Amino acid sequence: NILQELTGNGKGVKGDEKKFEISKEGNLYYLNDKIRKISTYDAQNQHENSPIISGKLVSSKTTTFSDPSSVDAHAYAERTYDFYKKTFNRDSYDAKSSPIKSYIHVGEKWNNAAWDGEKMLYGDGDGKTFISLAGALDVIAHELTHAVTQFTANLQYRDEPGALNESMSDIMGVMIDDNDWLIGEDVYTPNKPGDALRSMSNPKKYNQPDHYDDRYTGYQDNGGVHINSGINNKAAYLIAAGGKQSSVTVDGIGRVKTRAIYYRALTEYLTATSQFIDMRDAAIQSAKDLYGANSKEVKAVKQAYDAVGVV
Ligand SMILES: Cc1cccc(C(=O)O)c1OC(=O)C1CC1
Ligand SMILES: [Zn+2]
Repeated sequence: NILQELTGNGKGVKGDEKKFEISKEGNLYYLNDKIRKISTYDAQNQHENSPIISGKLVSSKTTTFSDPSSVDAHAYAERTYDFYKKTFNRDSYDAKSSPIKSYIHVGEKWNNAAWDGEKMLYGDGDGKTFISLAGALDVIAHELTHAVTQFTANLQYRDEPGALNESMSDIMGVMIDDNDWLIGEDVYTPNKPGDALRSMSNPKKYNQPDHYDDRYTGYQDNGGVHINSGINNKAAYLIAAGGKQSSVTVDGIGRVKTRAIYYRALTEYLTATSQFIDMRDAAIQSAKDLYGANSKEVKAVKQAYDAVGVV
């Protein structure tokens, strides 16, 4: 690449040392990765609903950056960009190498993270429910996947399409983190080790359904987008890891094939109003495209959606 690489370093939210791409302008260094077009801003506690969240590009007098939230937001955005490029040959969230902007210190003790349609927002947490939400790779991959979804299937953010939108973000979140089936565990309840915001292997542990017959049909949470995502999350877990549920046994096919199936379903078959049944069909068709009509991968997908009651 014609750009001269410049490496910055700093400690993340969990105190771990990280390295990342920065740029120098004048006598200051900035969290601006000109190779991947990733830049990280400090929202300086502006309210998350303020119409235009402005921010100050994070800078430092040296190549060492001292704000742990900025270090993780920047480094994990690079990790997520690289994952999509290497795994799916996707260049940024819109596949057109659009710039990725992250804002940290959004709101006051905001227990939230979001993709607001054009940028990523991270709260600092209140120190009890969450610590800085930029401190978890699966959170950042979750948020950036909302952007991928917006530029592909564009699943509506309510009811069943919304639960699928949420599930896609959880699936890619655990796939990039690649060593567990938990969501947000690194930044959730610092005083309660070992718990998580959600579990894909056991959604019920955190009050999500794992079967379609137990879906939430009320109006909270945009029609339960963070509740019913547990149903599709369990299906994805079963496809990858295998297992038994509602007297259906699934022979797992592994994480690599599973994420390939879901990425293809998201980018080739799902639409803004896809329901759970359409997710089943899209995953089956994607597995057929990738592995053949009578493959064990197709069988695993059918078994998994049978097991979660989407038939
Ligand atoms: C913490 C939080 C609250 C509300 C919405 C989201 C959201 O992005 O849907 C959210 O972030 C997550 O779910 C990330 C994965 C842990
Ligand atoms: Zn989400």
